[in-house]
Amino acid sequence: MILQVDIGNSRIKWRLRRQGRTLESGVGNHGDYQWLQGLALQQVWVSSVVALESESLQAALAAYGLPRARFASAQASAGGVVNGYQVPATLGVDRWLALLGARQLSVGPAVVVDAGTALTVDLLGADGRHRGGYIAPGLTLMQQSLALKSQALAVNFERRGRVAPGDSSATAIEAALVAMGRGLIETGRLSLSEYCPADPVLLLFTGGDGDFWQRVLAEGSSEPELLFIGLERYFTQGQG
Ligand SMILES: Nc1ncnc2c1ncn2[C@@H]1O[C@H](COP(=O)(O)OP(=O)(O)O)[C@@H](O)[C@H]1O
Ligand SMILES: CC(C)(COP(=O)(O)O)[C@@H](O)C(=O)NCCC(=O)O
Ligand SMILES: [K+]
Repeated sequence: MILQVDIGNSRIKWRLRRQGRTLESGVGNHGDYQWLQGLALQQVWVSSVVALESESLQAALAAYGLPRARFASAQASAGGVVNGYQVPATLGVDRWLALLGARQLSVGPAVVVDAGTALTVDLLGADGRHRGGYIAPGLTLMQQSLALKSQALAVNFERRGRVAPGDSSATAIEAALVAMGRGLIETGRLSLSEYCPADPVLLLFTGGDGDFWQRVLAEGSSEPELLFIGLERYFTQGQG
């Protein structure tokens, strides 16, 4: 059995795989590894963007007598994808794996939206070249930043995805955040289409708010497992 783990800045996602099938999956908090207890594992494959949490996972695996984790990292090129960063290793591994996953799903141009703690938008050309990307605060982080400096703005909103001008603090904030996120994703699509004007661009959404942004854009596809598809590719192509 292979354990695949995605350590993000907010949460830890995992799934257990055997012969290309998912047997179990879960979501947990940083520092909580009780769910490891009793698992029978051959390998542990990890994407982590939180160095301290990588160490905690490694320690928990050792404590439960489980195999050591192997950590993916961003490569200059692999799986038909060429990393567009000046220093490829500095691209977040989660973004790299999502790009590998996207290439598995489609060979056309794609905009990969990973809506987690941060909202990242990465451009992938039909030739497999990563044409760079964008990093913005995610939905929750944007909301928190307003609440941090103004008590009047510490209001929850419903996340209905509306952009019509608000008639209350909650709807005004939601409309603005939706407009900003939508604008960023559309800017990404526009930049990418300059490389391939004739091809339709596929929007792929993943991360905790992936469904939300897919509904806002009302096109493309929500792929909650995109990072794991890339992680599996990473460790089965002999580059791990
Ligand atoms: N049950 C949940 N707990 C926490 N965040 C959630 C939950 N459901 C949706 N979200 C949204 O998902 C975002 C985190 O997405 P996630 O992909 O888990 O982040 P990361 O990969 O950075 O850990 C949060 O900012 C929040 O808006
Ligand atoms: C941009 C990120 C913080 C996103 O993390 P997440 O929201 O998924 O927790 C992560 O991909 C990261 O730490 N990247 C390294 C810097 C970069 O990609 O340029
Ligand atoms: K992200």
